[in-house]
Amino acid sequence: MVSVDQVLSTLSLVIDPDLKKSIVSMGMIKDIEINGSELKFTLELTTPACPFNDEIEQDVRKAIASIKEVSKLDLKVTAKVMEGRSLSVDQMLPTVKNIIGVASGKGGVGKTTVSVNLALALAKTGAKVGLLDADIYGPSVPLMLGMNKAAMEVDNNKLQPVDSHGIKVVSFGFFAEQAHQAAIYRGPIISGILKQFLVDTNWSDLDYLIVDLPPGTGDIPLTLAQTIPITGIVVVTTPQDVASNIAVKAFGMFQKLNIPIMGVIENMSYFTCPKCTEKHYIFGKDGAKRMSEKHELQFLGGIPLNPGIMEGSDSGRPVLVSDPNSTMSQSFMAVAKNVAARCSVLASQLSDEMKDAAAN
Ligand SMILES: Nc1ncnc2c1ncn2[C@@H]1O[C@H](COP(=O)(O)OP(=O)(O)OP(=O)(O)O)[C@@H](O)[C@H]1O
Repeated sequence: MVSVDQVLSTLSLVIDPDLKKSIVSMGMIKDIEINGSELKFTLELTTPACPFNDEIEQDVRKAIASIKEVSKLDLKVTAKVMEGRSLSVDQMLPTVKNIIGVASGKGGVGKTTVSVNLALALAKTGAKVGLLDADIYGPSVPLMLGMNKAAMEVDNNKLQPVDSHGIKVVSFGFFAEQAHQAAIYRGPIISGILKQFLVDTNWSDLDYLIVDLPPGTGDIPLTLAQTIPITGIVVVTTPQDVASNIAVKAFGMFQKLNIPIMGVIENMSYFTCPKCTEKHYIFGKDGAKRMSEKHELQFLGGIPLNPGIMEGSDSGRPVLVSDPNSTMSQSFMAVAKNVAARCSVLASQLSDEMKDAAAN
């Protein structure tokens, strides 16, 4: 009969392609049961959005198939999102495993469109997701999610996020009166509002909190970076070199603050002609990819240009809701999986650092 040790040593040869670590050392193998030649266990992945889910499962099945004493495998695959921020030291938001800021160098590159669809895509994989619209000067999340009439309630001195398509949303746009005056608010007031949205909201348990930041490097990104430990920042850009160069400045600030740059998302990468189905690189090809390589950042994927996305955004039906099987939605799903994978890598590094600190 096969032993637990034999199972674990066979499975320890399976390496997570992202984390570059053995799935056994990452604690992904749980609840092993052996009954004669029948083997049962759970493979617990680091995120339901892992782009390598299938590959890891296949590798596990192959490894077990090499054990001649096992005639039948009952494999359950689950996922538990890892903590990409040190919850043990963060008393302010201890139920949110990962906070991801979405930044851009300049306005109008599609940062909010990406934030909304990234949040929806992560939720679609089964993760618990929140979306904080931190663009206090021009909150457009309510419009994009068709929540213009939504209002946030306060319960036990905590703001209650509003549910939309399975994600929990907080936006300054829900305070219609104040939102009109936002343009006249100055640094300290704006920082105070953001802190309240982060900390005085009843987010409950979240795997990922996406924070849609205003463009540039003003008070809000700075407040986010300085208020609370965050997992990292993703930078949205368009293929034009000019936009990419501005993006470089944006992430330079985060790097100075020791905030990891998780990678770069290119929006409006190309347009597919509906008649000839050929891809047209209207703003140039691979601008963001080249920028990522130059600055040793991860390229998290490209989103095509599609006039339908504008109509969907204006009518409150994001593409992931209105047309979940479209190429557009698939590209958002692919980007979301890469973002989740980066979170797992950062979480694994954090866990190593904490272990090292505890050992010293
Ligand atoms: N891939 C795309 N294809 C077509 N239109 C897009 C795409 N991405 C965004 N848009 C449109 O571009 C406009 C700007 O997008 P969005 O508001 O997301 O940008 P932003 O960077 O958040 O802007 P701001 O700096 O004003 O906050 C919107 O009308 C949106 O619908």
